[in-house]
Amino acid sequence: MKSFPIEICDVTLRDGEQTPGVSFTCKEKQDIAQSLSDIGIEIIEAGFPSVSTEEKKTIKAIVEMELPSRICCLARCVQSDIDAALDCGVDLVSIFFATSDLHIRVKYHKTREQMLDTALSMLDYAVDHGLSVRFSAEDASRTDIGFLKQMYREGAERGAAYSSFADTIGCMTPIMMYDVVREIKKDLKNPLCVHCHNDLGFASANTFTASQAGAFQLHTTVNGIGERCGNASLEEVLVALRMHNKTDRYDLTELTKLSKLVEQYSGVLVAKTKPVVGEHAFVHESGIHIAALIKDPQTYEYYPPEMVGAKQKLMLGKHTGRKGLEHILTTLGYTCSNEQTDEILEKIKAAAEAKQSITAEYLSEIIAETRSSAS
Ligand SMILES: CC(=O)SCCNC(=O)CCNC(=O)[C@H](O)C(C)(C)COP(=O)(O)OP(=O)(O)OC[C@H]1O[C@@H](n2cnc3c(N)ncnc32)[C@H](O)[C@@H]1OP(=O)(O)O
Ligand SMILES: O=C(O)CCC(=O)C(=O)O
Repeated sequence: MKSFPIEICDVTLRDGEQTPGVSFTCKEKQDIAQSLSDIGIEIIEAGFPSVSTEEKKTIKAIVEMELPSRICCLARCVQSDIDAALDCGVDLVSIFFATSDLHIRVKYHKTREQMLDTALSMLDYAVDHGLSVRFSAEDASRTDIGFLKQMYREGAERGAAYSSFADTIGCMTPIMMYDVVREIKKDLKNPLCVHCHNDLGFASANTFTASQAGAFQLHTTVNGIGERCGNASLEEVLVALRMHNKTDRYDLTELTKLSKLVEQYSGVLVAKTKPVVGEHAFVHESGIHIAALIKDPQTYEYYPPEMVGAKQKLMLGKHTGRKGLEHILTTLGYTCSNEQTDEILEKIKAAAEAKQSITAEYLSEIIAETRSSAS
């Protein structure tokens, strides 16, 4: 298995905050930044300074934390945006412009060349003022590849530290992503970044696939929050990198805690079935699964829950089998005869079919009732 060099730029505090209705306080952004840094994330995109005076102050406050992670912010091709980035003291600025003909026509009312000229002059301005620049193509996935390559080539010649490819509307599939990254990489002179949205549910897959095709900087958000259907999820991308790219420098044991923190601060609830951090990621009810899991967890868990700071949980319900029930009864300290166990199992299934959840209290009631009817 070949390992690909990568770094993570987590954009929870910028694109993640663009989730409709979400606004982090300065303290919340600092807590999230601290946690991202503790995990070992190389770059934290702290915000977009032009959004408001408070946003700018918050970005400065994050810079002042002097975390080991580098701090990045977003800027349009507008001098006041670059000045704001300079004022914040960030390590990296993402100067972006939409490169697709559709966006150029609808939003800017300019030609490709005029827009590229403006972007390059802002790049010059930022570089001349000592900023490290990510030269970013918004809506890159719907952009003419020749124009995209021209933008990246001229950007690199003028000192851009990175070129960035955004699948802004999340329209790509993993194979499309692989092909386009390979094509761009043929003559790219600086490292490539990818920024994937999740409108088809492929954001994490596209991000991981882009890394296999040679992209270096991968953009993520905690819990995959972000515009519309969100961005590539930090947890999913890091676990995929650990399992399939031997990337072992991140402290994944912090992921569950960070996920809960972002869920609380953003108010965006994590789906129970969400990979890695969803409430059900390591919960098992099915009899056949539990019977095997108690012998060897690898039978139905791809990686150990402890790897991401979580724990395995066994549940009782309609799909419970005898071995699972016996195991749970023993763990809880109950001793039941074979007949009692059969009867308890029947009662559990019937209750679950009537949509009763089988809590510890309910189980103890069933056990007491079964024992008393037998005596
Ligand atoms: C793909 C992305 O995620 S890009 C980031 C998107 N994020 C956001 O928009 C969230 C933060 N945005 C905001 O707070 C506000 O939109 C601000 C402060 C940036 C701008 O506010 P306003 O000045 O009121 O402009 P408004 O939002 O109405 O329109 C956006 C303007 O930016 C222009 N613009 C958009 N992208 C760029 C760019 N990359 N370079 C230069 N100008 C741009 C638009 O053409 C439009 O200009 P116009 O007013 O001449 O039509
Ligand atoms: O590439 C960037 O820095 C920002 C682009 C972005 O947020 C997007 O296109 O969705």
